[in-house]
Amino acid sequence: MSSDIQQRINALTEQLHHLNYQYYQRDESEVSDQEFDALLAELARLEAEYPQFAQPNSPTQRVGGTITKQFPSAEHRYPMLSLGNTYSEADLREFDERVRKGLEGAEMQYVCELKFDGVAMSLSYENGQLTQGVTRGDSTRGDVVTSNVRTIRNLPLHLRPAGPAQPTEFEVRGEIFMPLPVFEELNEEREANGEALLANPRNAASGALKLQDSAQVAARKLRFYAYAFLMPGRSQFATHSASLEALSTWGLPVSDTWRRCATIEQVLDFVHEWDKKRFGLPVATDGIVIKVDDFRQQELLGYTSKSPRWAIAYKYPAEAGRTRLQAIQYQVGRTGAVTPVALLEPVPLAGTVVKRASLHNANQIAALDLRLGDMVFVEKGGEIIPKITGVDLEARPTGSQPIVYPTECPACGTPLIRPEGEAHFRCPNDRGCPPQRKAKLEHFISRKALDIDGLGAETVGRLFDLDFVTDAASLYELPAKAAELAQLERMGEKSVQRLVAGLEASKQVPFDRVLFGLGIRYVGETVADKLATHYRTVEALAAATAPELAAVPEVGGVIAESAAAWFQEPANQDLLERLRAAGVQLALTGEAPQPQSDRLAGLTFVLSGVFEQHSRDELQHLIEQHGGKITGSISKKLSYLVAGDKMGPAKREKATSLKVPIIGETDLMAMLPAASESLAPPTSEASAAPAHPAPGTLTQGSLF
Ligand SMILES: NC(=O)c1ccc[n+]([C@@H]2O[C@H](COP(=O)([O-])OP(=O)(O)OC[C@H]3O[C@@H](n4cnc5c(N)ncnc54)[C@H](O)[C@@H]3O)[C@@H](O)[C@H]2O)c1
Ligand SMILES: [Zn+2]
Repeated sequence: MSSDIQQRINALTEQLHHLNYQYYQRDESEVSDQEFDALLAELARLEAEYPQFAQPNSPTQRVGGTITKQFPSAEHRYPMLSLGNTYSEADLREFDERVRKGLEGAEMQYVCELKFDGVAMSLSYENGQLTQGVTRGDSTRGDVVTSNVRTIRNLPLHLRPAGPAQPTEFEVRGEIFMPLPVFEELNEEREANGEALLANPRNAASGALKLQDSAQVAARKLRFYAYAFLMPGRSQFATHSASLEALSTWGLPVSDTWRRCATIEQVLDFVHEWDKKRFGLPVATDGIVIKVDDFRQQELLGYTSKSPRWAIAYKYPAEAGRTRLQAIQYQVGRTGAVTPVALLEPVPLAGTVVKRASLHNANQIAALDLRLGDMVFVEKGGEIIPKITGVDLEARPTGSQPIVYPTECPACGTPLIRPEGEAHFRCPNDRGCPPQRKAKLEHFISRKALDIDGLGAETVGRLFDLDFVTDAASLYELPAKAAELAQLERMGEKSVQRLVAGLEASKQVPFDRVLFGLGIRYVGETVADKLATHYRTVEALAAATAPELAAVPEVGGVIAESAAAWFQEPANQDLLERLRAAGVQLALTGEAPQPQSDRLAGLTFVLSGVFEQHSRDELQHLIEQHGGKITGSISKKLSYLVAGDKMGPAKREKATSLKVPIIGETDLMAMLPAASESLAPPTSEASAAPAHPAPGTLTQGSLF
């Protein structure tokens, strides 16, 4: 008996450590939050009953996150704890009783706030200036991500000197999140690029904050809501609510959804009120946070090792429904990935009517043992796309057969393949498969690519179906068919004129957007921009080998392989020729930056680790400005490995064994002509950069 319990405790401990690691380090949720919390609650119960088996580092005793190796870390002045949580109203009443007992019946108030589902952030302000942003980390130390935080548009870098006096130094805590429309757009883009979708906005925000290049972080359009104020010594405010009001006056974004509540009944009213209303907010929420308002009363109640005793989170359970699976549709995307989509009898769920659910891939269909006509359970929680969580076996129609995943492309009949390590089946017929070709055209004309005025996704699809266009280059033959086009229903002369003008104008669209529009797998907007800036012409780009491409910042090995393979294809070379003949931009115009010297001519460099005085982009730029070359991998021919902080040991070993000299940032700078040390690379916008970066601030990329 007792050894069974010990085993269960050990198994739970191990599983929870693993889930924590996936969640905090890799931004992946293998189970729903509700399942996670149930496991954690079970472990806490067992440990309370059998303390002799509890492990000292148990997930019940510690805040889940850790610091990463990618950023400098800093100690929190006040530990950043977690929140006790519950899914039940009965627990909220118990919390209220505990609080009132702890305060010996003294008069008290609560503040109810929405629980925003993002990443907790501690911000330091000194003399009204933002000086530092640190993640929660392991609750005592977190990652310093100040330059990433500075990209958050609704976060003031300087406070307004209005309202109550500001202490010289104070800390603001709040949640960094990705607004829902941004999240949806990002996922659409990922889908179009054939990349894995992000499960929820929390993971997306957390992942964005861990990026090394602030310019990329800025593109993720993160936002911030403040929910706590801390200052050294006794707070200048008597209550939490007074501090929230002050933060607002100083210009910090505080969501105006919070409310003071005098009784637990009022708290429950708030909980019920927001149960559905929260789906109308542009930010993901997963519950309500209830806090004792008075700071002295908070102090009296104190803390456990993991969370304050004066606050609790009520989490809304994921909304679940039961409905019938009517059919499965297999969609073929731009890159040939086949995605099964469940078509459901419409069912109301979490504020919307759900008719479709994602099924991810063949594995999931098999794991669920889905059959057509099954009654299935659908859930819509933190995940935006509803998912099927199980089958009601009791209600299974007799004689139903397991779903057989197609072995051939539903659109073109080509046998599907499943590349090793990938979850999706793909149709390899990328040039013949109609939905793939159509999606490529849609991508080419889309807003971020050629943005052709007078031509939308629907029209281009129709023109494709009617054989007016076959690929991107054929669009430019449309003016010659103007008369025929004008005969089409819903077209007319005016629309044709506009389309012709739009095509003409698209010939001025710069090369980087054309490159993005080509729809090379993994070459998204940012990568296209980096490649175009680096190589300037399509010839130079097409001539680059995969390892050379991989050395361009932001371009990893997978992207490089994919791009190099694309340019090798004769059919793609032909497409480029036809685009060129049509007059589309296949090179950047304007002056290329002139080299400053040839001091490093003939030398090759690998940059690795984090550098102190310059970002990696800046160092790369300097090397190239002086005639040197950057490559991606360490070989015998490499001239220098430039090592920064936290370079992996494998790189060091390899360089040593191949006798490649390892130098530091200062050695590299010493190799350059003296004046260049003050050279400002074009990427760092001197005007937007903080005048006095705080110590520990990363100097990376551009800030805007
Ligand atoms: N699915 C998984 O595999 C998995 C794994 C680990 C953790 N989790 C989830 O994460 C939770 C644990 O994470 P946690 O410790 O960050 O706790 P939490 O996210 O449940 O609550 C604490 C956090 O709430 C946030 N918050 C949002 N609005 C707030 C407000 N108005 N006031 C105060 N805080 C506010 C803060 O970021 C704070 O750090 C678990 O309960 C579980 O649901 C899931
Ligand atoms: Zn196909």
